[in-house]
Amino acid sequence: HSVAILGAPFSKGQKRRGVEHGPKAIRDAGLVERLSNLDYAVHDFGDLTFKHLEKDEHFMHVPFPRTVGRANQLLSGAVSGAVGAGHTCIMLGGDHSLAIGSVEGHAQQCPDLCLIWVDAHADVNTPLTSPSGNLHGQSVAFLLKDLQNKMPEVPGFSWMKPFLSARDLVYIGLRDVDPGEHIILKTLGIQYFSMRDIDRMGIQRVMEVTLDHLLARKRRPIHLSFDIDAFDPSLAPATGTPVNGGLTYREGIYVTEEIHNTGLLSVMDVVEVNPTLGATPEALEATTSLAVDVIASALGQTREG
Ligand SMILES: N[C@](CCCC[B-](O)(O)O)(CCN1CCC(O)CC1)C(=O)O
Ligand SMILES: [Mn+2]
Ligand SMILES: [Mn+2]
Ligand SMILES: [Mn+2]
Repeated sequence: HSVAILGAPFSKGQKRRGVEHGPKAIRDAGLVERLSNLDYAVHDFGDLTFKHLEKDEHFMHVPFPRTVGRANQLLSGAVSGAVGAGHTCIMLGGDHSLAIGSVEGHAQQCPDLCLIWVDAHADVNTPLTSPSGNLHGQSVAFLLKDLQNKMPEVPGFSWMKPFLSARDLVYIGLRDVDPGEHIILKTLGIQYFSMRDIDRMGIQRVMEVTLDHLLARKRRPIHLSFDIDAFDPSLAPATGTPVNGGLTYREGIYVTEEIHNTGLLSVMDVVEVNPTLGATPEALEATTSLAVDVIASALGQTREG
């Protein structure tokens, strides 16, 4: 088994500086050692180099569309290459706009992939519904075929077209969904498990229904896009859009254990770790070691030895 680590030091999908330092902070928390101890051949491809484009005017109220689009075009090629070479790929963000390129590149190799989005947020705003304009809150809208007629042509994204069906996506951890996103979730009939659903059903039942929904008809590669802000801010404080009432440590680990046990994990994104937002060194360390723990758990580290 081999794992490719891809660092994506990128922050232009949102406005807060610092999330571009996420990859280094997660590596510094011992990621490579932890994965090597799991008997993986670890190939650290290092960090991608993203060019900041000079002329990159807003599109509507969306900042840096061409820079974000170009970064994702680059990332798409890198993820496609890593998956094509037979690696399980770990993409370290960087903000969540990077999922556009990560999932697109994965789909180039695995067109039948399914997507599990673990996040406090749905990230499914279109430029027309987004309250902030920030592309890290719009990633899923760029992926969904079912939203094609609702998406304007955003400069910088002409290299790709939507490919994902709404039925091939499940959300876990939602607790801060914008009005326009709620309408999209309901209209498209997207399967989601909010924190309320987790309170009612328990994480074991949520994972049972999630994996049945995605895999019962046909087993296929899983893309896990994990936003660290899915966790309760008491566990992952160093992140840009914290929301109270998040996943416990045990819930997050259970999610990744169950995904590992399918044997189908192909690409995992871990995004939105912003080292500059940790109020203390301990807060930063808590956030980065949590990121390493969920990656290790997704790759087979068990609590039972
Ligand atoms: N939905 C938000 C947050 C996106 C977060 C992206 B991430 O990758 O971290 O999941 C806006 C959320 N909300 C808008 C109203 C405010 O009062 C609170 C934040 C948006 O800006 O689209
Ligand atoms: Mn997100
Ligand atoms: Mn989020
Ligand atoms: Mn964020």
